[in-house]
Amino acid sequence: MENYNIALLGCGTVGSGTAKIISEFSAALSERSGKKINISKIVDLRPMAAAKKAGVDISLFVNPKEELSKEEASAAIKEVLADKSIDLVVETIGGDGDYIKNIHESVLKAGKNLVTANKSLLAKTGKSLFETAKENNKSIGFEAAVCGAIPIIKGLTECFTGDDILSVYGIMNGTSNFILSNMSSRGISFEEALKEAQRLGYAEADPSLDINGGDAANKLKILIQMIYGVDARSITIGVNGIDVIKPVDVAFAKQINSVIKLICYAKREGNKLYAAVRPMMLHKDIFLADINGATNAVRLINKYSGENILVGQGAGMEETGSAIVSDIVKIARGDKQRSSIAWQECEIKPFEEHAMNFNIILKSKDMPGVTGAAAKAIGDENVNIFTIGPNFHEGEFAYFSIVTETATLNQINRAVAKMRELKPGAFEKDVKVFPIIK
Ligand SMILES: NC(=O)C1=CN([C@@H]2O[C@H](COP(=O)(O)OP(=O)(O)OC[C@H]3O[C@@H](n4cnc5c(N)ncnc54)[C@H](OP(=O)(O)O)[C@@H]3O)[C@@H](O)[C@H]2O)C=CC1
Ligand SMILES: N[C@@H](CC=O)C(=O)O
Repeated sequence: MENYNIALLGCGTVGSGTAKIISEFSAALSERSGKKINISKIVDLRPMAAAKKAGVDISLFVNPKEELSKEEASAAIKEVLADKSIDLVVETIGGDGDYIKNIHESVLKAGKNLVTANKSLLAKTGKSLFETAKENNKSIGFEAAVCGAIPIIKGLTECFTGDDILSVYGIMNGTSNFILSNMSSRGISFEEALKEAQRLGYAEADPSLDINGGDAANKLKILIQMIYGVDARSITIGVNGIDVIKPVDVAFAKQINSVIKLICYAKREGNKLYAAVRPMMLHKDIFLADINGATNAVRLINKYSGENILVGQGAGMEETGSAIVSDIVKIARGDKQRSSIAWQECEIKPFEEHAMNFNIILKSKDMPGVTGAAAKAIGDENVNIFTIGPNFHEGEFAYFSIVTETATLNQINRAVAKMRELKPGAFEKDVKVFPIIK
């Protein structure tokens, strides 16, 4: 059987999961790909610890000592790129600076296929990297970059090519979903939940990306590029993370039988696309409301086939490793990994112009006329109020929530400005507006 040689750059959480699966599962992988898949070289800053974590022989590491300097690691990577026997390079170092960008380009220019989980770099380089791959007649596998083990990339490029995807939304960051659901189900603090997510290998090296919505936005940009043809480099979307959510918001969500989730959202209307990453309220009857822990879910609404929901683990060592290995098998088999299913390019419009239902959470002085002013301002914007929930009181303040019928964020923002004019000094700065998905 023909050999298919892999090099692994970065053997941390995802890299070691990848190495473990390839070494444990090699017979099945050979049968599935028709080639004997070998890891022939690994580069990591701490070879000894990485070999132990992945359960692979230290001799596979280039310069197999306790610790490598950055210069030694670069020399080791150069050695990999110069090795003509290597067919495919897996990059699981992470980061989106020039260092990693150059590695991606050099891999392709050296005539090797590339598999990566690096969504931040893919979102930043947009179509350009795929153009380099095309020029060099090589493939880029990036299944692991969006929603870990969920086969959304292959789903799109292989299964939904006969359909017109009208909207895509879902839970695409495991860490933030893990934090929100564990705070709610086990009553642990934000900090405790984040620490646990880091220990389990879900969080990014810089966990602020998980919490501030940046990681989720990178994944959404990759999907928008694939489905709607817009180069990820030119996509600007509003991004809000879970760092703003307070217990009172969770309580108001409960009042309308909903939960708060960090949602990546993109909806096409004609050739206009509305997209955002932000915490949204999901009614408990919706399947996605029940997706907890590091599990991710992607919901596609298609013109011809209707609704499809893909669910699975969005992060973790073996979970993400399995997605990397699936790309290796596909590319080793000779299948081209396609970068897109887009058939026309959409124009991204401000999410503020998109009509949805909203839950507005206001904090005000606990005094007469405040709810009336809020209701009047909303009515003046021609927005119908669906319901006003019972208040929560806190000292001299009251929190109250107003659920609207269909409106745009622009209308809601104008109404909030107007209510401040109607009742000067009554409303606190802290206003939250959650889109509702029913
Ligand atoms: N964790 C997850 O669940 C998921 C992660 N991803 C993505 O996968 C990628 C890797 O993430 P993850 O495995 O979690 O990160 P880790 O930090 O666990 O792994 C990165 C590894 O690369 C090593 N490294 C750093 N710099 C170099 C270098 N110059 N040369 C060689 N090795 C180097 C690190 O060594 P050291 O530790 O000594 O710095 C570490 O062992 C990222 O792009 C991430 O966004 C995607 C999906 C899921
Ligand atoms: N940090 C990411 C890892 C996978 O992409 C997450 O938590 O989803």
